[in-house]
Amino acid sequence: MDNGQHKNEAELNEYAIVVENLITYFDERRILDDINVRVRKGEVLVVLGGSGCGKTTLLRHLIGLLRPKSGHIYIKGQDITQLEEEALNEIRKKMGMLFQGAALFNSMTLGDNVALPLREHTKLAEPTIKIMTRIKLGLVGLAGFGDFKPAQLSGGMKKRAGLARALAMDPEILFFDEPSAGLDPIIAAEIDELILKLKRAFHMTMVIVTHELASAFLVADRILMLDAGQVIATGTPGDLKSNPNPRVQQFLNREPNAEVQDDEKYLRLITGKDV
Ligand SMILES: Nc1ncnc2c1ncn2[C@@H]1O[C@H](COP(=O)(O)OP(=O)(O)OP(=O)(O)O)[C@@H](O)[C@H]1O
Repeated sequence: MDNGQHKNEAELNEYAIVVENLITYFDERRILDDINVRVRKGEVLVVLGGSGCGKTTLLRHLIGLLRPKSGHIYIKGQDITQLEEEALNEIRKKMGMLFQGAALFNSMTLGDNVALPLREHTKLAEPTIKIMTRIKLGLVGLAGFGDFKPAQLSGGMKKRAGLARALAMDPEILFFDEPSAGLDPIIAAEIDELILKLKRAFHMTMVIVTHELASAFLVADRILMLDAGQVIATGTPGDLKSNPNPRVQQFLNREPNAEVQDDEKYLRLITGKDV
């Protein structure tokens, strides 16, 4: 390691992301509890886990939106937990992010939404930006929709437009927060196909947060499973299926928590009253 801020050359070449001993609190609650994970260049890592286990919080740390209480996050060898905002912004230019709600600007056309990062972060001439925008929209199957406003699109199309914008700067790492949330199964499968297409075509490093099992098993090279802020399993989809941890198997088999199966007990739990 070089002055505590960089990983050594060999690790830098192999891994796009290295997370070491990441601990985070919200108020008194420990939300991420000693997370360690390495994402190889070109690898698709899916972060899987139930509601509230800390998936989105982990993602927000990886893109530098949150700072941990302790631990390190090396992106391309640089510890982003130690960086000032300006240096962080430089690194973020190499990252694309597809947020849950696609986060498009409703007042702008799709073309302008996709062009936005190029206009903000590059000095490219407008005709070049127009061409690049068209290429990105074509890549996600939205060729010809550049003049549409987000309100004129279906949920799946909005997600794809958000993806086109995430791809605008040709990122080396792409982050997805629940890419299929709120979509019907057929449209969700189209998004999975798109992810696979990007993986094949560009060999891009991707981190995908989801609780959709089918999607996770389809797109992942490796899966990281979180439970109550801790990593309870990592491995290939095959490794996960044969993992003996009962919590892993409970999640994979979609078994409810035993205590919630008792309706009366559950009502007492949420109302605080006897029923
Ligand atoms: N800004 C915040 N302030 C306080 N607590 C928070 C904040 N953001 C998240 N939490 C809490 O941290 C825990 C982890 O939340 P997180 O959103 O990371 O979970 P998740 O696994 O992504 O869940 P979901 O699948 O429901 O989106 C939850 O208990 C949540 O209530």
